[in-house]
Amino acid sequence: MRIDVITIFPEFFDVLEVSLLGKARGNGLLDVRVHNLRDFTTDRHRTVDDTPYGGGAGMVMKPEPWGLALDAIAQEATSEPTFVFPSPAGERFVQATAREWSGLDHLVFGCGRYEGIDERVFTYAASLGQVRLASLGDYVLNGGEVAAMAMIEAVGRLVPGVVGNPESLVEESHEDGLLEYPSYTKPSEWRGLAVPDVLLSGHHGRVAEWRRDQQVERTRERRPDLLVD
Ligand SMILES: O=C(OCc1ccccc1)c1cn[nH]c1
Repeated sequence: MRIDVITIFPEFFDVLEVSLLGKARGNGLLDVRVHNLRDFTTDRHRTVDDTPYGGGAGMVMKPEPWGLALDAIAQEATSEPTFVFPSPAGERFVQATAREWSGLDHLVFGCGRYEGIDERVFTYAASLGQVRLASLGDYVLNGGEVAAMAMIEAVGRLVPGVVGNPESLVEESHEDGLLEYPSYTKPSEWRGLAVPDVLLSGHHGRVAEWRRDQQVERTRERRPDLLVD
């Protein structure tokens, strides 16, 4: 999978070199390229924002630099990209979204700042590929970089070969619509706290039943919204 990121803070994504995704980049599973939006400006001050038409506080990201950046990426794309713009006004990004996107050939993350990006950029991007405005949750960040990083990790780890043991991707929170069961490891007694006996019983059937019960109980307790059909 190829992933492009357009941002005014390219150094923010240096961390992708060291994380799990760094190895995937090394062995060619993920091809991540970060672009500085300011490299696509034409003025001396490398301006990326301006005042909003219609008035109001804050600044809006100018369309021109975005158009040049999207064109540069689309030109060297070998398959139709999916353009993802993290936004508080986007559709909810959930595990199913990550799974869907992990099968794509080319993702382009456009990181907005300020009050957002000129709306015409999304319209123009739709002439180059699929466009998704995606929200991590109902809160506002200063820019799309943190959200893009989270989405890149959630998607990248599902790309076949990126995570060593694919088994570990199956029993995860939200994969089966329920929260994950509690986990324990040695020692069996720690600071007066014991591991549930069933997990020490070696009785796999009972362990599976206990884990499922824990998933349902925790989901009902913490995320009843996940239980409605
Ligand atoms: O704040 C977010 O995106 C950054 C952003 C993008 C455009 C303008 C302002 C801020 C966000 C919140 N949930 N998911 C994403």
